[in-house]
Amino acid sequence: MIHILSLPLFVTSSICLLMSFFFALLYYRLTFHHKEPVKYYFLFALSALISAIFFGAFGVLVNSGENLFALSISNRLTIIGAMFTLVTSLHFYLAFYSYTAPYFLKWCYVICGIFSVLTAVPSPYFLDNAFYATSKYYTGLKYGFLFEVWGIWILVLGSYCIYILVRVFARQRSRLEKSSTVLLLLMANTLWLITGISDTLTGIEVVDLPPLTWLGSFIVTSTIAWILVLHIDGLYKDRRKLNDKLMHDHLTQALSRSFLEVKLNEAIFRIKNSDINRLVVCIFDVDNFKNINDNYGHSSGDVLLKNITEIVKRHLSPSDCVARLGGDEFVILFSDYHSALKASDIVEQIRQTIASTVFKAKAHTFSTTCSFGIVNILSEGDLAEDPAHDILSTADEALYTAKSLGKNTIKNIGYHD
Ligand SMILES: Nc1nc2c(ncn2[C@@H]2O[C@H](COP(=O)(O)OP(=O)(O)OP(=O)(O)O)[C@@H](O)[C@H]2O)c(=O)[nH]1
Repeated sequence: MIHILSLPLFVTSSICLLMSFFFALLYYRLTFHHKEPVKYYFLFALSALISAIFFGAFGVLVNSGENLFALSISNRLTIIGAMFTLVTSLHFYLAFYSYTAPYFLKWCYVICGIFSVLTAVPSPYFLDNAFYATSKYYTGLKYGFLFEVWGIWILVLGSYCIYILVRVFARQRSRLEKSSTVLLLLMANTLWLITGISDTLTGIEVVDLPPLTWLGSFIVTSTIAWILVLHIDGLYKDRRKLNDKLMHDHLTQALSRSFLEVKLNEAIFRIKNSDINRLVVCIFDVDNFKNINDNYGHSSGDVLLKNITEIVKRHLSPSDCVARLGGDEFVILFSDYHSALKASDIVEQIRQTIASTVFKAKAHTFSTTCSFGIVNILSEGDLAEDPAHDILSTADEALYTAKSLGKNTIKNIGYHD
């Protein structure tokens, strides 16, 4: 019959094992597929694996009763696990919070390695096999004087973790950054240290429970996991922001010139690869925009550009889009077959709406008009060698004609008119 107290330990161990697998996979994908090695994912995978062994060993310990062999093995594993959980956590904090790892960090691993060998081999100076009864459980080990040195070593390591976290906490506070996760880590590490000391001093006699450090280790491991999840969220948020910046013109929120090229090339690809061929591209430009800037100020000109974009968007269906080429020049793309059929009517409605709108900016009210050049692509045969560039320059020529015809007008041409 499995001891009820060991169940949370086995559950925690399984969760740690899963987390370790997940982060090892993430590290592998980032390093080998995206050439973007993120060291702390590897550290966390390692730390979670050690924690899984650590918690699993605790579970075995609780169930081992008077089986000296099981007690000895599980207790030795928990000691090794506890030690490496601390040193990998320390390494993680240094890497994640951008502190240069001190030279002695690699020696910490070496010292932990030496203590692990000492832990693995029964000896009267460090850990001997013996029935050493606590109030209820048996540790299966008898501690020698060198074990006290190990206790001091763990104390130093744990204190250094806390020192680094205090520095991170102070740095985040001074920059007015959110510091709740660091605070949680700080508490978990302090708890770990207190429970670790009490376990060491009392031979796990404080309560009739498995060693108390498992609780601290669990909080440390889960908080680190939580920080990494937040970190992944942050990376995606940054990427979305960057995409948004690349896709949209910051003033008008129309599509950017570069994203227009992507959309136009997609539309051209569809024309080449589908039986239903129709694409309408319209370039338009505000008439005498320079006068609006000169008469009402540059910021009024900005407001006008934003309002015109909104008017255009209101007339378009979701499959169409408007992009700003620069200055007061815009492009509308009708790439859906049905909206392309109605493109001329829609552009006429846009022209009329703009011409009849009274725009307001600051204390000024004014009217304006736009000129439009439309080009219709009806078949694959209309596409030149460099179709995107060719379509835009043909639409630009149509716009130029519309301007020369007296402005506030539309020049609609077939591709090879
Ligand atoms: N307010 C504002 N003005 C801009 C911006 N970018 C360019 N401009 C101005 O837009 C004006 C563009 O004028 P043009 O298109 O060359 O000429 P126009 O006065 O519109 O005359 P036509 O095009 O012939 O009707 C210039 O005065 C630029 O300084 C911007 O982001 N905001």
